[in-house]
Amino acid sequence: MAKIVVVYHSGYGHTKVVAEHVARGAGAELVAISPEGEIAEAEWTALNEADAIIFGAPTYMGNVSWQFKKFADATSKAWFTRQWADKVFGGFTNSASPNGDKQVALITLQTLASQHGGIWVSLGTPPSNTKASTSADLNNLGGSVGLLVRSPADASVDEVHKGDLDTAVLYGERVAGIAAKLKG
Ligand SMILES: Cc1cc2nc3c(=O)[nH]c(=O)nc-3n(C[C@H](O)[C@H](O)[C@H](O)COP(=O)(O)O)c2cc1C
Repeated sequence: MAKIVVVYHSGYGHTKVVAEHVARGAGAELVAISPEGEIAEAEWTALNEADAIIFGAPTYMGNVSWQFKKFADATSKAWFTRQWADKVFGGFTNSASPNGDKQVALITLQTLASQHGGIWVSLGTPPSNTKASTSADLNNLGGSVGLLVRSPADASVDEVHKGDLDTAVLYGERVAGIAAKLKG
């Protein structure tokens, strides 16, 4: 079985709920980036040993939170030795607006994976984009590069959209399935 780690930042808990759903689908260990943008030494070891890493961050001001970016910069230590090359990567972001510039944050995550020489996994779930579609439907935000999630500005952490959370579980399963295939 592939070893998978979901490493994420969440300022107010909404992205944490998403991370938990992705991790459930992937059978992954969860690593939370602290409010200071740090993770523990043992968590760096878990990332170094992982077959697949899934990045998660809220979209703040049109990109990943500064805590996630601090973590991303700290991964340069692994970059110098190509320690994460050929690992499988995925990513997700969550924000208040249907668009909200989530795609910019997602591309930041994809670029980070690419800097490391990783193999990026797309979302793989077709969009629900008919007149009848609602936030309870799979991939109702129409992402393709990775997982997009919407938490309206007045939503509690228990109100993250069902369709997005169901999509999160499927995305975790997809990353795990691909990582397992590549591991052989
Ligand atoms: C500093 C800050 C900047 C934000 N910028 C955006 C943004 O650019 N686009 C958007 O749609 N939502 C934005 N939001 C809303 C958050 O993305 C949204 O509340 C999200 O659910 C927060 O996730 P968290 O609870 O894991 O921190 C912003 C929130 C904060 C606190």
